[in-house]
Amino acid sequence: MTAPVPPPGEASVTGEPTRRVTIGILALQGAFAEHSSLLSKLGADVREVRLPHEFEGLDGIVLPGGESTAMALIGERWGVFPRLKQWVSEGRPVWGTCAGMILLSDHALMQKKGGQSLVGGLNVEICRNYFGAQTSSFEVPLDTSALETGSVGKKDGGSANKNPYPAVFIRAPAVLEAGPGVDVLCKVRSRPCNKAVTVMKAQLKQEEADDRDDDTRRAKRRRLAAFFVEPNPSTAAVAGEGGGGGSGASSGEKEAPEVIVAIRKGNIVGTAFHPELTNDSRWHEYFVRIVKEAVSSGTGGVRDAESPAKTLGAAAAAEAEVAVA
Ligand SMILES: NC(=O)CC[C@H](N)C(=O)O
Repeated sequence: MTAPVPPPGEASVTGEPTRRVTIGILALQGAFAEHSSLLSKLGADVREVRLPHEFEGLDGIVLPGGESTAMALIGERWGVFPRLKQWVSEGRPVWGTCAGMILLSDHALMQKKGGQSLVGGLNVEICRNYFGAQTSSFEVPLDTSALETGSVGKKDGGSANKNPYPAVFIRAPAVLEAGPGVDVLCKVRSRPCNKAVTVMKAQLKQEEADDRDDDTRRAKRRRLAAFFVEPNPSTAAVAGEGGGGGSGASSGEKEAPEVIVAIRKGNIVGTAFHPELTNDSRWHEYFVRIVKEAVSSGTGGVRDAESPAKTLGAAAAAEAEVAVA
């Protein structure tokens, strides 16, 4: 007896999709060409996407690094943002790198004056340019064992950093708080840049002025205060304007706070760094795997029943919209 042949795009008997997956790269601005070439090498059909109708037939989408404010302006003007929001709300695979991760966050600090549109979908609070300006760009070895184990802290076999990933950070954001259901994949130790400190301190002040003194608020204040560790003058900064380093940081950097730089929620992945600027294709392989699994299972992914206001606190939601220079 022969096994039934599943319809195109559905699971074969081995669980693999019966066709190549098609991945779109949002090509409004930024480093989209580099993503294309890596994904093509991995056997995906790759298409540049600039307009809403170009989402037709895609299995996954990459939002590249670049300038999130420019992408937001063009994306709104060309009608691609509403389509992206729909895509995300359907739980379909999407990966944002650097500016792309900013666009996928529900709340972003350090927005340009006047604010900027976000696609949203990840119930996280992010800080744009956390590590500083372009001149504070850096590369750091990242422990990527969570790509196998699911999230930081769930290590099996202690394979941490045996084969660290060379992560390139350019005017990168950091995740300050990850809401329920968000898996943390990678962290680095680094203090926020001076501008980020100013913005975060202002936020803490507002938090402290808030009469409501419940557990959520107290936790938020503690979390914010932990970012303002005074640098140890005897140690040199190694990563970003505020200094820091990867999970392999030397002893003197221990006092810098840990920030989250890679996350996943269902089929949504966010990385603060630029995997398209290295020859190491582990992150692209990871995303292709997610896309293939979504195609095979025909699932859209995890839906978040919690509203952003519930997960991060209504005050946080309001404050995140305060525009800064
Ligand atoms: N390399 C990048 O993608 C930088 C992102 C940029 N800081 C922004 O806010 O959009």
